[in-house]
Amino acid sequence: MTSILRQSSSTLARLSRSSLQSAARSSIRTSNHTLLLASRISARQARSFASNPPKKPKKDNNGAKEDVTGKQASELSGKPAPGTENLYNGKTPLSPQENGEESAEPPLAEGMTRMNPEDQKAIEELLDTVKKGMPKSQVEIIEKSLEHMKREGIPKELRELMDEMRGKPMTLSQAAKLTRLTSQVVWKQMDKEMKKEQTDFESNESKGGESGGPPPPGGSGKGQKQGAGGGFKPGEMKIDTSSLILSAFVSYLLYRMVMPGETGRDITYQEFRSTFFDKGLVEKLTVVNRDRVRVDLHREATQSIYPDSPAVNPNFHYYFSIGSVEAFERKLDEAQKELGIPSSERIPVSYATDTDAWQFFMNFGPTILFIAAIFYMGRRASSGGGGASGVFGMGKSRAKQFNHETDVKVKFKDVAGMDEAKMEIMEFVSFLKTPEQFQRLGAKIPRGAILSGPPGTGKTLLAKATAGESQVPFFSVSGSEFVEMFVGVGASRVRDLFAMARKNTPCIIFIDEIDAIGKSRGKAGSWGGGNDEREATLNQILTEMDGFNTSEQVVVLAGTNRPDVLDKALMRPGRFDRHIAIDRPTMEGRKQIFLVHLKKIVTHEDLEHLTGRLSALTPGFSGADIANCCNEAALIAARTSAKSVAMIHFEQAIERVIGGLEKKSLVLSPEEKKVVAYHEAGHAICGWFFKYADPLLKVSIIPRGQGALGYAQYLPAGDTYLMNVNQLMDRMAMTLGGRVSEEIHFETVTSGASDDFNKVTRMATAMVTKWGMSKKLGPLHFEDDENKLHKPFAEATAQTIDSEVRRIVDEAYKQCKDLLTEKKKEIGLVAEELLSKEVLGREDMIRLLGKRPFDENKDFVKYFGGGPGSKSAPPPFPTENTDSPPEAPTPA
Ligand SMILES: Nc1ncnc2c1ncn2[C@@H]1O[C@H](COP(=O)(O)OP(=O)(O)OP(=O)(O)O)[C@@H](O)[C@H]1O
Repeated sequence: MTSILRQSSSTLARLSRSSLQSAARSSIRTSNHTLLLASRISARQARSFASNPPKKPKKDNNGAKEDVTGKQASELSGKPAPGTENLYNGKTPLSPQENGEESAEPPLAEGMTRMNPEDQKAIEELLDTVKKGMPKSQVEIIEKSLEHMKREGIPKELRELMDEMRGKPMTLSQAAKLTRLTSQVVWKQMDKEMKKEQTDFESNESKGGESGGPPPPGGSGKGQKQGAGGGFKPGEMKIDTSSLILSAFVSYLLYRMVMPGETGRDITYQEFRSTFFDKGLVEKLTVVNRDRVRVDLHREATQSIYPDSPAVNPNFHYYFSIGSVEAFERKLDEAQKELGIPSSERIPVSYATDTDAWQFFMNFGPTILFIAAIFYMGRRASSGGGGASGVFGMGKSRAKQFNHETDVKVKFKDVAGMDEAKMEIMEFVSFLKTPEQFQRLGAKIPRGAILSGPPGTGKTLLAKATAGESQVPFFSVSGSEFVEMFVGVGASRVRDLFAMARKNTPCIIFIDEIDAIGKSRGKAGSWGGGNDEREATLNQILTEMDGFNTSEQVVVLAGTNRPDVLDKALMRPGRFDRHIAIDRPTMEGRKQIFLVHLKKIVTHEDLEHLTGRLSALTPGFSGADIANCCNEAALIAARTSAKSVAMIHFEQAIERVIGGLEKKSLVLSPEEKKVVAYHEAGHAICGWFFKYADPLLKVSIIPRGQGALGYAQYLPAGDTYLMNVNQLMDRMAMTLGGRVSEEIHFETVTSGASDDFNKVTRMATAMVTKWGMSKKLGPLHFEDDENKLHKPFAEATAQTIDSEVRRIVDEAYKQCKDLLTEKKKEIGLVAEELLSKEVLGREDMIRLLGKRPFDENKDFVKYFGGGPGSKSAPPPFPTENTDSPPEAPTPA
């Protein structure tokens, strides 16, 4: 082993490299850590050597004698190359036995040679450094292996090989031999340890049998023995990729550290002749691979002529290229003749085929590294879960798993205002909790349910609550996460997801936005061809759902905003058996949802009144909107350093959610402001004096959101599901109020009513084509499909539709104009007040116009007709963010 430390630096690097190769090869066969150890130890030796070169051993300190190579080196080198004095001393120690010393050590096996204390110290130092970055288990193995080497020595053959390699490039056959020898050491060591374990185990067993006592706690004698941790544990010796890469890295660093800058240099034939050949410095020439010639120089002579040349380094060679061997021989012959060298003293020429291991590594290294990197990344990506995985784990499911004990805390009580949906889904809970109850009566277990509804209505929340109630794991994934650029990835992810779910039964899978993959296959193909990837994914889901056997308690819930586009195959019984529609909450529902979210808010308002008023103000709000409002109110209150969140904060929050931020920075000219004020006053007067219009809550001329210069807010008469012709006509007339007011009060009109016209036209068109409210066209429904190029009615019908729409709008316009002409003075009052105050509330309107001459809605009176709450700033109509009244809802 001393010889390892004393070798030339390049040999050391090769040694560590070869050991690594050995470890790598063995890993494929044996998964054995100890093989890696050889690499680490040789690496450690080299590192210690490089950073702390061993002192030149005192002659005969250990009785060492020079070996042949050492002699040659010392003969040749009058003075060693600078910086290499300690590297090439060529000493090989003898074992103590050879030295004639008495040794207390056990005798070595045949063919082994012992490490001397100097070697051991160097290795221990090296190991101390390497151990710092290693897992404990590996450190243990390394220490044990070192102990083993101290005890048992290393094969003589290995040492001889190292000596042989000194100062020369390592050939492939040497690398192979080195691998074989290091492997042998490891195998022997393992074999011995295993035998020892076996013997210990047997003796333990027999002792246990004799004593007749109870077996020790923790299992068998073997287990106990292993647990005691005394032995070398072959089972632990698993080589892993990271260790391999670590070793490669260490070896590479070592190589960089100890390798001399150059081992060879290319020169031209002319340089060769003039610099070396003509001066008689050439000792030998070797034709390598028939195209290059390696020049061996007389080192001493070279040094005396060129003391600074790298050629004084015994490991250094010059090379020059040749066209053909014959031509080279001819040229050399001529050159020698020219110099008059007699044939007996001619320079010897030998021929070699060089497959230098390093050359080999240099050629194939990048490829090997690349493959190793892919392998490593592939393993990393696919680690941490079962199931199929593709390249870099692409085929793995992206589903998030929520642990029922820790993560899924949502219960049904947290989901407010959807009692019917909860009832439906409750059945899944009882199935997951007590499946026997269903199976006993021969009932088939429902596979899954589609939860459909507008965004933010609580579909995900309901699915989570189902998991929370039934206390089972919950896998949540979005449909779009299955979609990838590569065909087959989606299907693979579906397989992986279901495989994962089956391992965790009973459980719930929730696929959000299932329309991303579950779109009807026929429909998707009608424009621009089908989508193979999406279809493959969908097919895989269908197959997986079919594949459940009835006892598998995996429930699949899916959420979508577009149930109409889903493939029929998904909806058939046996797949998504249930279709649960979740609509926007009703007034009562909103109250409940407010109550849920107000739990976290600090407020001193009367909860009953607060929730009632807020829910009356928020028709059309989804659960998510309500949650957002509560949070927004708390933020507003915090911004004003309020102690608790008050009604006014909630109302401002609602206003902000609907209308967007107030744009105080947008400054209108006085003329524009006047137009806006009269426009808004027109709407306000219509809302006040038309019986079926919605009562006004607030009107403002502060610009808000996107492009709304004014803002009129109305409170609808509760949740409206049906609208009659009177209501529609009043609403249309009110919508036109802005423009009519402009016409009455100014010489010209502005572009501000564009959105109003859009709404009025759409309402009138719906009345004619969908709701059968035109006597001329009768009770017909004309499909309005934008994808169809042809209208589904005759040209004459189209003309009738146009004329009927025009008639209705004209009627609304007349109705509006009549009213506003009559109330011209009131418009002026409201507009001027608006110009001075910018915002008018309901109280201002009563003050200016008197009480509204119609009966008010019950809820309106309850929450806005007086009392403390009504004094605060009235909030906007939720579906409205411009200056015109809302559109009619589609009658059920
Ligand atoms: N019924 C409800 N009760 C209480 N909170 C609700 C309710 N509905 C919605 N929310 C609130 O809205 C948030 C969003 O809801 P969720 O994500 O379940 O909507 P979704 O219907 O799945 O929306 P999307 O269709 O956009 O996926 C919830 O986290 C919750 O705070």
